[in-house]
Amino acid sequence: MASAAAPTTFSLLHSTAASSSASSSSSSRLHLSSTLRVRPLRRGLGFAAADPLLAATVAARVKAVGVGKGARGVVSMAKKSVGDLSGSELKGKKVFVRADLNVPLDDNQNITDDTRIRAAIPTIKHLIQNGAKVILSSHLGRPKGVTPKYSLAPLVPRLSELIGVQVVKADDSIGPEVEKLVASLPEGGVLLLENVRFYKEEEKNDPEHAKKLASLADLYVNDAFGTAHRAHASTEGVTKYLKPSVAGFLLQKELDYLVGAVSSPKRPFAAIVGGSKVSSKIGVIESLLEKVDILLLGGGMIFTFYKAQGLSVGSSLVEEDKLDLATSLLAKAKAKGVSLLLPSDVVIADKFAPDANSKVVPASAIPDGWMGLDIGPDSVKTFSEALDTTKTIIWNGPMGVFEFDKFAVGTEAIAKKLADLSGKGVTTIIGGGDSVAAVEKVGVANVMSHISTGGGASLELLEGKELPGVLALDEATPVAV
Ligand SMILES: Nc1ncnc2c1ncn2[C@@H]1O[C@H](COP(=O)(O)OP(=O)(O)OP(=O)(O)O)[C@@H](O)[C@H]1O
Ligand SMILES: O=C(O)[C@H](O)COP(=O)(O)O
Repeated sequence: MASAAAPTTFSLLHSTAASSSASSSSSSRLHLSSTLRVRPLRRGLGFAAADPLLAATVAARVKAVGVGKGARGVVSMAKKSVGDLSGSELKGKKVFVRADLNVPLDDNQNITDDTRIRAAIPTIKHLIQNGAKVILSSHLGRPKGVTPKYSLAPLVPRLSELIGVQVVKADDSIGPEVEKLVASLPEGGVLLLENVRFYKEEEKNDPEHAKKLASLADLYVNDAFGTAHRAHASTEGVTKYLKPSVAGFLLQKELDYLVGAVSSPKRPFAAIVGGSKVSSKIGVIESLLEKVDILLLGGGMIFTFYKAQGLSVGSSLVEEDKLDLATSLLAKAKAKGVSLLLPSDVVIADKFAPDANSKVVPASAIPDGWMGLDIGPDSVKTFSEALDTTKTIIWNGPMGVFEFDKFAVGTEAIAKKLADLSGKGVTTIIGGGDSVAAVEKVGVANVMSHISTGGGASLELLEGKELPGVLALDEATPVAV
């Protein structure tokens, strides 16, 4: 454990050996297609197989086809995409599209953020332009049984406007009335089913229920990235009864960035991890330590790291049972040659409130009775300088309590920095949840390379977990190389 006088910026610069190993691994990733005979498919979801995170997602598939690192010939680890289906495979076909239209609604049932609806449109438009009959489904919220305030009805006007076709709304997601509406659906028509979570069988992934949903259609497209970490009837169960079962364009794009770009990044590659607690980000930090060159930590979790280093943290958020973990993460970063930066100064408050008194202090000088709620200006400067050296950045979790304007400065500064670097050709990926909200608040969402539509799903992917909604989809046709 470091003494109280230890520097509060924990920076472990690469050793020569570490740097050279990072660059050689980078170059082997860049040339993966030729060296390992694994290549992304033209329109499928193919990624480099040598990477641990990717391996976690596709290992089972690699095993299944009996090829892997160093194998010659054919390797397919890609999922079939809706773009891989021919016009004749779509024309006149009833296509069950699972989207994540779980958008926020205000008390008057107005949509307050339509990002997820807009993100679902390319797949729907592609299908109707090819003469398919679209049976669109989604959940909204976490209803327990039929709950009118969680009906998908308020989404119909915006969906119709964005698709350019009047969407028909069913009052149920299965049953004779729905079957009648499906039967009368014209080519290029869109039928929106009612909230699939009105049935408890949905979340239980009940096979009989999945069969009923599947019986409505001829084939399946999963574009619900935000729900791909759930093995539910409409995300996983239906794939057993509908062939082909393929990925939509949004799902494909999310995987391209959150698996593809993170597995084979342009280097130097930095991750920024913030948010409230280290316990909720352990998996992400450990997984990212395997692949990044620079790791910047912010948010409430930094105080557990400070305390682990022997610093006093006042009444800041600390997870006492995670002090050893924080110490071991710092050691792991050092062992891996990752440059890990903790903020050198913080904005402290005398209470957890938007109108709290505040001041900036070095991270080593947080007085009793005060709590850190944001990173300070020196930290923003140091973080910005570190980010200036990078070519790929992934960000998950805010730098402070950005919901309070007074403590949103650090988060907003990082958002602006990423926007600036994005304009200079750096790949910037925002991993979902509150970091996306922060980027949107600053108004720079449109300049980032990728903004994930999934909170929990993006976190699980970054942790290297398999997403059942993705695993269940058909493999793309193997490509000989
Ligand atoms: N210094 C701090 N003290 C207490 N809470 C903090 C601090 N810094 C950030 N937070 C809080 O952390 C929360 C976000 O943490 P979280 O881990 O949920 O981030 P996220 O991963 O971006 O979001 P999500 O979980 O929705 O994907 C915010 O509500 C923010 O107010
Ligand atoms: O908002 C989300 O993260 C997704 O829509 C998934 O919702 P859930 O956490 O209720 O499954």
